[in-house]
Amino acid sequence: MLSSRAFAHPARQCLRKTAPLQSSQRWIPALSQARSYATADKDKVAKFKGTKGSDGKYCVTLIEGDGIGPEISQSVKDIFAAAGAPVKWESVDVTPQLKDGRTVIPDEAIASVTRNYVALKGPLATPVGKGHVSLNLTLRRTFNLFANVRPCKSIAGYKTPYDNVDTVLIRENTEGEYSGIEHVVVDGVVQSIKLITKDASERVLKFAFQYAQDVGRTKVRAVHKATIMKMSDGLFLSTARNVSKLFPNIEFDAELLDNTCLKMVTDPVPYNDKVLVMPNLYGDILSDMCAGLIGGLGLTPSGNIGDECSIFEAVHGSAPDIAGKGLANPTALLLSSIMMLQHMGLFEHAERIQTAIFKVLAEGKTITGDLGGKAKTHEYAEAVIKAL
Ligand SMILES: NC(=O)C1=CN([C@@H]2O[C@H](COP(=O)(O)OP(=O)(O)OC[C@H]3O[C@@H](n4cnc5c(N)ncnc54)[C@H](O)[C@@H]3O)[C@@H](O)[C@H]2O)C=CC1
Ligand SMILES: O=C(O)CCC(=O)C(=O)O
Ligand SMILES: [Mg+2]
Repeated sequence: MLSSRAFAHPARQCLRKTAPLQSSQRWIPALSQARSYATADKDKVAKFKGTKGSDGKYCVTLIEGDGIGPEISQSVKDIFAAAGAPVKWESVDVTPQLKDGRTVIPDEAIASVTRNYVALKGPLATPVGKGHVSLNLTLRRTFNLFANVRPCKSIAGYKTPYDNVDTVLIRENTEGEYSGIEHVVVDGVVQSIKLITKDASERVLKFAFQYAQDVGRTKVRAVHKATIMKMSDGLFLSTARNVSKLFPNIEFDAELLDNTCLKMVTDPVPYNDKVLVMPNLYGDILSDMCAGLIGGLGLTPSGNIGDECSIFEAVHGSAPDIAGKGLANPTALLLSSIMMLQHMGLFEHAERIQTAIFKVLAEGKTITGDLGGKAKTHEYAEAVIKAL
C-alpha cells in the first residue's frame, strides 16, 4: 500500500496561480438527454433523477463509508448545507451481513437507495484474501449499476507534468474480471473466471455512445485485449462494432490496453475528444492511472449509473494510511456530489459549488497535503464555504 507521502504528486511543489475555470464543467448530460439511458417504464423514468419531497428537498441516500469516508462525507454535508442545496441526507449503514453463505447489504440500505433512486457513497474497504466480497461490487450488482463514468480533468492552478487532461472512461461495472468467480481446480491451482456477456457489453456500449453524443465528444474508443482474450474481449469488441453502427455520427475505433497506457502517460491530450469504454478491471486500473496525471486520487469523481438508480462515489478507496487524521482531500467526493447534482438536474447548485471548489484549488492557499498544502480536511471545506 502506498503511503500518502509516496502518493504525493511529483509536481506538488509547482503550484501556480491561474484564473479559476470559467466555463461550466458538466460531466453528466442534461436531464432530458440522459433520460434516453433509462428504462422505458415512464413512472421509473420520472423518478430516476431523485424524488422531491413536499418540503422541496430531494432525499438522497448517504453511505459514509470506511476509513476517510466519514471525514470527507462531513465536508460534503457542510458545503451542501452552506450552499443551500435542496438535499436531505438519509444515512444508511452497509455493514455486510451473511445470508445463506452470501454477503448481502442490509435490507434498510437497499430500501433507502430503492426509495430515493440517488445515493452518494464514501469508500468501502475490502479485505484481502479471505473475508466478505467487495461491498462496492455488491452495491453495483444489487442495483444493476452497469456503467461507471469516470471523468478526469486537469485542475486549473494545480500544475502537473500534464496540461489540459480531459479524459472520460466508461467502465463496464457488473461483470468481467470483477465477477469474483474463483475456485480451486486442484491443490496449488486456482481458476478465476472472467465473465463477459453480450447483453452487459451491449448496454454499457450503448450508454458510452449515447454519453459521447450527449456531451459532445465525437469519438468512442473501446479499450481491450482481444489479442489474448480472444473470446471474452473478442465478444466485447465485436459487440462494440455492432453498437457503433447505431451511432453513425460518432467515430469508433479500438485500442489495446497496454498501448492506451503508454500513450496516455506520454500525452493524454489526444484522448480529450473521446469516450473510452472498456471491461471492468481495465477501467478500474486506467482510472487510477488517469487520476495520477492530474494530481492524484483526491481529485477524481465517478458515477455508477443504472437504469433505475445511481450511486456517486470517488474513484479512490478508504485510504487507511491517512484515515482519522484530517488529512484527506474531500475534492473527489465533492466532485462526485457535483456529478450527482447534475444528474438530478440541479445545475445551478452544482455550478455554484464547483466554482467555489475550483477557486480554492486555483488559489492554492488552503489545499490538503496530497496537493502539497497544509490544510486539514475541514479547513479546506471551510475555505470552499467562504468561496461560495
Ligand atoms: N470504490 C471504493 O470504495 C474503493 C475501495 N477501495 C478499498 O479501499 C481500501 C484501501 O485501498 P488502497 O489500495 O489503499 O487505495 P486508496 O485509494 O484507498 O489509497 C491509495 C493512496 O491514495 C491516497 N488517497 C486516496 N484517497 C485520498 C484522498 N481523498 N485524499 C488524499 N489522499 C488520498 C491514500 O492515502 C493512499 O496513499 C481497500 O480496502 C480497497 O479495497 C479501493 C478503491 C475503491
Ligand atoms: O471494491 C473494492 O475493493 C475496490 C473497488 C475499486 O477499486 C474501484 O471501484 O475502483
Ligand atoms: Mg479502483
